[in-house]
Amino acid sequence: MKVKKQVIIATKNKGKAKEFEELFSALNVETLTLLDLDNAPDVEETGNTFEENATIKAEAISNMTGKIVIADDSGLVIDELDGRPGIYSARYAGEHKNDEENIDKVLLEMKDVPDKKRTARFFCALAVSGPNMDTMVVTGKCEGKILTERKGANGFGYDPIFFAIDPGKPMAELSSEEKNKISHRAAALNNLKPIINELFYR
Ligand SMILES: O=P(O)(O)OP(=O)(O)OP(=O)(O)OC[C@H]1O[C@@H](n2cnc3c(O)ncnc32)[C@H](O)[C@@H]1O
Ligand SMILES: [Mg+2]
Repeated sequence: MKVKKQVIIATKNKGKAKEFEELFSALNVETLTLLDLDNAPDVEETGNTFEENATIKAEAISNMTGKIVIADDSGLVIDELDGRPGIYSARYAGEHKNDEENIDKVLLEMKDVPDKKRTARFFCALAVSGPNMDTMVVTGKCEGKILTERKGANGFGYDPIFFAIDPGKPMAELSSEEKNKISHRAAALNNLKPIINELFYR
């Protein structure tokens, strides 16, 4: 019997977990996340960049499990807000991490900003860490604009207020298949593909 390859994703975010499951199933790899483990720690994100935070999360969980682990640190970068919410995307409206409150805060801050100044991008850093390797980081992004109100019911996080330039639609109106073609997460994972197979034979 062929054993399916498995990888641990160091996330507690259900939206990310679902996307990784979909993205990796196309590569015939099964994903486990911290939501599947009983007492996974909350790793503090003390870095100053997405890359640093992804590294911190991947190394913490890899050290704990002794396995190869991938961590995702991502967020929304808005030009008019000097890059905010950026690495603070999850806790923009407070440490309790509420997507709806985060969106409300962004909409309020962007209230009087004209269309051509509403440019933004989703950014994703993926770090891979394992027992016999140096941690490796790849990144991906997805360009867009901040909508003036919520649109669509798909996706998670800030998707309802993000208009994706490619394919020219609100992110939350894309099916998961469509989002997985153009997202920052898919772009980053694509940069990991050259080494994915190699990872399983370390
Ligand atoms: O750290 P983990 O456990 O992975 O989960 P998290 O939700 O705290 O994840 P981050 O620290 O990376 O913060 C990411 C933030 O950016 C948002 N975000 C990331 N990717 C997104 C996407 O594809 N669509 C919408 N929002 C996204 C997400 O909702 C969070 O608020
Ligand atoms: Mg986090």
